[in-house]
Amino acid sequence: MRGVWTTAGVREAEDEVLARTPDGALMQRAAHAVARRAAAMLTEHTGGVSGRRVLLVVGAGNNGGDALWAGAFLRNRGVGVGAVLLAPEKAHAAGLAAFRRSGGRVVSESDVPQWTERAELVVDGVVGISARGPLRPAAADVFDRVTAPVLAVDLPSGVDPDTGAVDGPAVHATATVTFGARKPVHLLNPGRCGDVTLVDLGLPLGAEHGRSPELRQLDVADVAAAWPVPGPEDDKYTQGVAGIAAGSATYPGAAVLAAGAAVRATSGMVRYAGPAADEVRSWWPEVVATGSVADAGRVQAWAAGPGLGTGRDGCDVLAHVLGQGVPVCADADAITLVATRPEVLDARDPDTPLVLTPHDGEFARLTGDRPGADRVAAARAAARRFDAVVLLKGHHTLVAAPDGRVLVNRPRGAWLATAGSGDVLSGILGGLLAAGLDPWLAAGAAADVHARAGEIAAAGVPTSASQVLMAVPEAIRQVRALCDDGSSGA
Ligand SMILES: NC(=O)C1=CN([C@@H]2O[C@H](COP(=O)(O)OP(=O)(O)OC[C@H]3O[C@@H](n4cnc5c(N)ncnc54)[C@H](O)[C@@H]3O)[C@@H](O)[C@H]2O)[C@@H](O)CC1
Ligand SMILES: Nc1ncnc2c1ncn2[C@@H]1O[C@H](COP(=O)(O)OP(=O)(O)O)[C@@H](O)[C@H]1O
Ligand SMILES: [K+]
Repeated sequence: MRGVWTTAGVREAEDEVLARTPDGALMQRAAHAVARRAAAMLTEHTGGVSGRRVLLVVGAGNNGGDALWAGAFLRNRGVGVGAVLLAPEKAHAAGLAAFRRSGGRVVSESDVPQWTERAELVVDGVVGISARGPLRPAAADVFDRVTAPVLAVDLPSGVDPDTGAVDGPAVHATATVTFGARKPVHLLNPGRCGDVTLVDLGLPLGAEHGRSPELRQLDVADVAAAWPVPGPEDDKYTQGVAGIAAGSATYPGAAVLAAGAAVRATSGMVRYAGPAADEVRSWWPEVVATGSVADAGRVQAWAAGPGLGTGRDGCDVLAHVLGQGVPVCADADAITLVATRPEVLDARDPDTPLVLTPHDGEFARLTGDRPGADRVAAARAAARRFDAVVLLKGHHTLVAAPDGRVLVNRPRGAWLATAGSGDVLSGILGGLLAAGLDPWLAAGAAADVHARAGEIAAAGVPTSASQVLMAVPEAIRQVRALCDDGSSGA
């Protein structure tokens, strides 16, 4: 599992290291890595390094200092380097001196168009972890002219380091070199960061240093290790029976998708209870289907809500499953029911896990507000408020636990934005909860396999929820194979 720390945490850890490191040593290490990456990008895009032209865009702080030192290192490799100083009087003094010594040129305002046109690479050293808000006009004007690849120092300027939000002009980087630890922006807005390289600065981060990560991301090995695999002693019951309470006369499809996803994601047994029993049986003969949750038989977890309806009947079904003392994934109409009839939660045994899986609209119904720019904070607050794991859907699915832990899922394209794909996610999650996984991990693993299934089903062209569901076994196979290969970060 990869950890990601907030900028405040990184700064604190950096200060500890700075106090016992010679002046400038960390910056030069950081800058050296930027120069190495810049040289590799020049080679990739132009076939060489010496004689190429690089433009640095330099802000008022240490991020600009990194860029200036990197420029000096590039000069030593025969690169023509110019620097636009956005705040000349505040430019990092030692960096600027080194840059000038190396023969680097400070670019005057009138020369900016010529440099942006001729530069083969642009280094964004405007702001790093002290960034607030979008690019200011002077920096935005420079980047408006840039057509060359951009290498961001630490993070793309103008993008919020802790939320990944973009609220005005911001850099779109081809690649980013970051230092010490990944920051939330790298996970929450990877499209703006491009290819991210992490330079180890030996920062004291981690539980052993009293600094817990702000965000975590599951590695493929975590998903593979969590996914239930039957052992020699197992039978269909010991692996956990998943119950699906979904669908209505109007929406039988949601029941078919959710039940099918549970069947394909896990190997034990799936029960279905509701008005779509005939449809579910005809699609999935292995599902034990009944008309009502009251006579469904024992299950180890329920996935409830898709197509359930938001009237009295749906409410009774939700109250029933919440009262069974087993984990419940409440999705779609079940979320609306929790929002409109909060007393339904009274049926819940407070010790049994609840997972809520809202999209933004359902989140607004549930909490009164849409998630806003800081989705991590929003998901975390909702998890605390409902004492539930909250899986907030979107391009990056977030999974927040009531104790504050947040997982961010790695998106694999946007093909999952198709009707019914959420029903598939509910079914997968129901299966994992029934197998006894920790609900936070279950939600993260389900989101990972769901995203993989979406990518496999689409293979670059539009797909459908049914196809995503059919691709679930292939996604699980991919996870298990990647893990066996030792490609644990994929
Ligand atoms: N502290 C350390 O140990 C290290 C820091 N390093 C670099 O230092 C950076 C942090 O440096 P600083 O804390 O000096 O600050 P930054 O360089 O991130 O920002 C400089 C100043 O820019 C201004 N600013 C904020 N938002 C702005 C915006 N939207 N537009 C224009 N100006 C804005 C602020 O006044 C801020 O203080 C890191 O991101 C990294 O690049 C590296 O050299 C590695 C070591
Ligand atoms: N732009 C996107 N990129 C990646 N995944 C997306 C995107 N939009 C939606 N998804 C995913 O697709 C699923 C949609 O679920 P949901 O909104 O409940 O749809 P439905 O109710 O039609 O099943 C969620 O898992 C969500 O994370
Ligand atoms: K930057």
